[in-house]
Amino acid sequence: MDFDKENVIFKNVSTNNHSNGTEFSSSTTTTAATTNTSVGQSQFSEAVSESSGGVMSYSGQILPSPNLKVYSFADLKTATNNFKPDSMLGQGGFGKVYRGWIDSKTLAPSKVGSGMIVAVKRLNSESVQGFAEWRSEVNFLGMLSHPNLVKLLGFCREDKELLLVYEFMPKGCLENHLFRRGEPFPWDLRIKILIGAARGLAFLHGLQREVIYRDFKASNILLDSNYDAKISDFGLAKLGPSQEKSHVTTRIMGTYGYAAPEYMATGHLYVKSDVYAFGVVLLEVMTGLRAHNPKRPNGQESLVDWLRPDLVNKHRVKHIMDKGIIGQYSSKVAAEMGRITLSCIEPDPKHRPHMKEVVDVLEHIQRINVVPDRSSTKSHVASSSRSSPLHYQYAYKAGAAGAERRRASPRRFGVEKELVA
Ligand SMILES: Nc1ncnc2c1ncn2[C@@H]1O[C@H](COP(=O)(O)OP(=O)(O)OP(=O)(O)O)[C@@H](O)[C@H]1O
Repeated sequence: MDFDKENVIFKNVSTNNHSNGTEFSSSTTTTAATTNTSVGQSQFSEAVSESSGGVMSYSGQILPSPNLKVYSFADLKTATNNFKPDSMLGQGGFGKVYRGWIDSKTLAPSKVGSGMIVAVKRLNSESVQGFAEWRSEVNFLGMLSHPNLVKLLGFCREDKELLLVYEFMPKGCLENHLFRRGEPFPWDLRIKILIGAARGLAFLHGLQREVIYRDFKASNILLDSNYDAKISDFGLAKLGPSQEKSHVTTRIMGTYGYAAPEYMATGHLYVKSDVYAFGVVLLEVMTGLRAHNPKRPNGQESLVDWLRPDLVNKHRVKHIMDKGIIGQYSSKVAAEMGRITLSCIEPDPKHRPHMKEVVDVLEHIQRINVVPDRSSTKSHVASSSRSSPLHYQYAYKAGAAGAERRRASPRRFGVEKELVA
């Protein structure tokens, strides 16, 4: 894929499923000026939009052409006040994210404090994976538009510098709210966020040529000022299998605790692998505990392995719920959450639901949550640890959800060896 400073050249996505990230074959190239890019309908968009079926589901769409601003490195230095450390919003596996400022009409960089705030991700350009992630992000987020996907506004590639400019999500990511110190994150916001994120995934899976997101986790669910969820980070996304195949085979990459067992074992990737990861996030949201925590005692490191047996029994589900939010959800809600979570983390991908069904179930759960008296929350919290089963005694006596709020984010992994189907 060739880019230069003034012009961006998009090449088309191939259907080769045997290399990492979004793949490209050389055919049509289209140039775009430094203002907004203007590219023709690529094979990528054709692949995901062939015939119109599913394209508009949940009010999303495949854009006829990417509408991304091309920035110079100097532009983004200006916008971020020279990447000042105190403007850093966060850091991921492949780079740092800074607060920046641009003109809201022209999207041109502006001085700090004027115009609108954006998030500028500066990728670690030394790593091959950094480039692959950047390219994948530009190609997927440049073409897809949905209320539950974060909006990519522009990008920069100059010498070794690779940057992405996104709409700013003022409430940060779900991970920070779920595992932060202090007040536990309220249940009604948790369920609202889950519904939004589920709609985003359902949109990707409902496209004519499915998109497998591959890295679904709490830190990739960003929140706007209204706590509406938007999925970010398409660095590992893949086009789903072509019609005659059930899966794509790829390198095993992702984040510990979220990756589906079939993917970890074989490298076979299905849309249902995303459903598994969604189930893991459901479990994190229910319990306030991280998907993977090597500091938990033996047998408890993996949240799914540890708590799956409790999801099977509706009477035990309530004991695994985050003790900080007792009184904010009904026991029926806890039982229903247990059921949908269990089905999402089914070992066999065929037995997992489609994301559209998950959306329906979560919307139902949101509707049926009637809680009589929230003022009783505190006394429940105080008494709950005494009534918990033995293996939770460690967790909740020590205030497990609270303790996990002080721990570091899950680690990403990537096995460089490519697996063969
Ligand atoms: N558009 C945005 N608006 C506001 N904050 C953002 C935005 N994008 C990212 N951030 C912040 O920057 C942090 C790092 O984001 P990034 O996508 O680089 O990594 P990550 O998802 O946390 O980790 P990983 O690289 O392992 O996927 C996020 O957790 C979030 O707090």
